[in-house]
Amino acid sequence: MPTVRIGTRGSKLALAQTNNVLGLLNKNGVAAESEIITTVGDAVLDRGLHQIGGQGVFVRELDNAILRGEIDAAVHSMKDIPAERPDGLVTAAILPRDPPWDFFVFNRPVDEIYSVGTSSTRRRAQLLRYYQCMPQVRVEPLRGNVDTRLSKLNDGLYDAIVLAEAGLVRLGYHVNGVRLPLDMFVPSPNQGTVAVVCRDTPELLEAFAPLNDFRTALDTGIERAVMEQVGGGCFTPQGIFCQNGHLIAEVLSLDGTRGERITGTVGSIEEAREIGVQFKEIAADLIEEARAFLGLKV
Ligand SMILES: NCc1[nH]cc(CCC(=O)O)c1CC(=O)O
Repeated sequence: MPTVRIGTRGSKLALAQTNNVLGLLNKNGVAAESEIITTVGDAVLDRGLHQIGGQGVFVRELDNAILRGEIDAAVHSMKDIPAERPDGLVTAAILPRDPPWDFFVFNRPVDEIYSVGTSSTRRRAQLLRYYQCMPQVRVEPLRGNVDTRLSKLNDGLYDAIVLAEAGLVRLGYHVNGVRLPLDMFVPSPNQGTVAVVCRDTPELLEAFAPLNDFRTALDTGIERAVMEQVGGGCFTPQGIFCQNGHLIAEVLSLDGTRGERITGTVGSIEEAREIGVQFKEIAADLIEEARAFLGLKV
């Protein structure tokens, strides 16, 4: 097979993820190289993600480059991959999950934390709901890649920030902070997981197949199936997390004062869909409220 061309965003995190995949392919004797593609999500940092097309902005341009044949495959943080996928592309491998936790990074004593930076509506609502032990805390918008966010913290623009531990681990960063408990800070669907997408050809599928981790693929597939039924989207404060079949799904109001959750053991994608349908009923008002407030169409 000719050298596999793998597209990647140019952020350090994207490059670390892609280099890891290149290394794994190399170990299996598959020749592969990477090519950097800049996406709208990387270029526009002064607006919330929900204003520039949602999390999907990071993925769409790489999808198009694959479909145009400029590259064969792309490596993504799986949580950035939107529910709607174009025809002709497949998920060729889901890597073993890295730490799924949100990480609370801070530079000062806990009782001196007044501002916490995050642009995620989920993390904001969870902080407001579960950090009532810190009533002085204001949640302030903060976008950008992991380095941008850490340097704004270090510059004193925030007293603390929240980011995915997986990003820190993949970059080899050791920062002062704590893991936020999974049952309160229920992660985004697929957080902590890297996926490879490619054009649907037998050669490419065969090259990537050994990289797939079946347990992670089922857990993340369950999260995605619940997410697709619930609807929501990145404007909704929602967490969906499944570990070895144990599922927690939660939707909060934007201000964290109200919430609904469902927990259970799930053995199949079909079962996940059924739970998603049930939970959609329960969470419908909260989702509608978030949608109306942020002024978005479905
Ligand atoms: N929202 C951007 C994004 N997409 C994936 C990760 C982290 C890595 C992962 O979850 O796989 C991040 C950064 C963050 O949430 O702090």
